[in-house]
Amino acid sequence: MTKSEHHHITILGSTGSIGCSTLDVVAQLGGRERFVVEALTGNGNIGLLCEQAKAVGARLAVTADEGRYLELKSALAGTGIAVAAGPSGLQEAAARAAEWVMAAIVGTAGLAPTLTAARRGADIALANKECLVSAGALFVRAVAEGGGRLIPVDSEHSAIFQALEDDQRHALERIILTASGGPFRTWSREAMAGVTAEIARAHPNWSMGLKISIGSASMFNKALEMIEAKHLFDVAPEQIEVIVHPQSIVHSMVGYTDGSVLAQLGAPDMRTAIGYALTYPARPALNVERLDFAKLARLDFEAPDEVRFPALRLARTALTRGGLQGAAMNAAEETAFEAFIGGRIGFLDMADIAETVMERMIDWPAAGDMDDVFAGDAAARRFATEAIGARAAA
Ligand SMILES: NC(=O)C1=CN([C@@H]2O[C@H](COP(=O)(O)OP(=O)(O)OC[C@H]3O[C@@H](n4cnc5c(N)ncnc54)[C@H](OP(=O)(O)O)[C@@H]3O)[C@@H](O)[C@H]2O)C=CC1
Ligand SMILES: CC(=O)[C@@H](O)[C@H](O)COP(=O)(O)O
Ligand SMILES: [Mn+2]
Repeated sequence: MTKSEHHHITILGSTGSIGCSTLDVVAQLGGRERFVVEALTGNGNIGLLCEQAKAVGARLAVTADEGRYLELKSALAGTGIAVAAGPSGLQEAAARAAEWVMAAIVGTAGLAPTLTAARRGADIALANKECLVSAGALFVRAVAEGGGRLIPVDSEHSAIFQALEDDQRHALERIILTASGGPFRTWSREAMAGVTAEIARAHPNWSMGLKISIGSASMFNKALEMIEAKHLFDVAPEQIEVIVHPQSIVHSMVGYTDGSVLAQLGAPDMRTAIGYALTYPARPALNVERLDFAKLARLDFEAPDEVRFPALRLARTALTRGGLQGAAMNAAEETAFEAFIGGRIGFLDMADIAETVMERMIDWPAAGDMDDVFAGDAAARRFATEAIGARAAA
């Protein structure tokens, strides 16, 4: 991509944490001089969506919330920006002719539009790990059949992608995912039992959306990332390790058969991974913090504790069992997360609910097509809702 060349892009989830960082990177790399923004999508934050769409001259702005269509339409009246809403609006955004699509909607809600973009051959910059946890190999295949590239954005997977050269794949021995350990890294289970969402959302190093922040605290985020790594890098479960690294400076590592370990390091700022995905295989010049190793002084590592953080054990179980266990764990955790932030269950209940649902779905065979994935996801949500109800009634 040369500087004068227009690059057509779409950002699914532009109003979120990743979406805003993506727009910052786009601005740093030339903004409207260099990029044509085909579509931006958001959900409830109509004010920010309009501001973003006007700033970049987006061709289409979409809210996922059908009930907000008229509000969006009147806010953008006279700007020439087309508007749409709801699931069909998201599909319209994904179907537009952008060569590069940032998948940054939170949760399984991102799967259908990301699939549409993948099937028409767009390069997919994947922040939405839920696509891979739910749909796994089917999603990878959809991108490959569409002809686009699947470029990881999640910081750990971007790090691995950067440290894993294609011509060295034969020597790949293990993937070492780093985990901050979240705000409760040193807490006992008894102490975690009573925490509120306000406390759990305070990540020690990263500024992120609510769902992933709570997932970092329960280590469900790392659980999702273990499954994400399996599908992105086509490795066996036993090749995936997790190491707690409280500073979040080493974003992840690749171990090779000669004993070498290659790591990618950087400040905890998603703009580096986003910039890499946007310009891949080039590396852009970005205005982000540089590491000062003398100031850092030390980097720490510790073994993860699967008793205090059972999500890690559940991910290992899902990886070993296969079938629809990834989709079950993901949908159950998403449902339990909503119940936790709504004050209906406690922090530790989230893992119990996910485990209950995984056990109920232990015999569900691997998905043959995307309909099976959506059916499995819906069933897991039903089972999780039942388990939440039973817990609340007890
Ligand atoms: N934040 C981070 O640093 C990282 C995030 N990720 C992953 O990236 C994804 C996005 O995370 P993050 O940016 O933190 O999340 P945010 O909650 O900050 O943003 C989510 C985005 O999705 C939109 N959205 C919410 N619900 C729906 C829905 N039902 N349908 C369509 N759109 C919806 C939101 O719209 P609105 O705000 O208008 O309501 C917003 O644009 C997640 O999958 C996360 O795991 C991965 C690595 C790092
Ligand atoms: C920025 C990013 O990719 C997040 O997934 C972040 O790494 C969360 O950190 P932990 O889940 O390790 O706390
Ligand atoms: Mn991550």
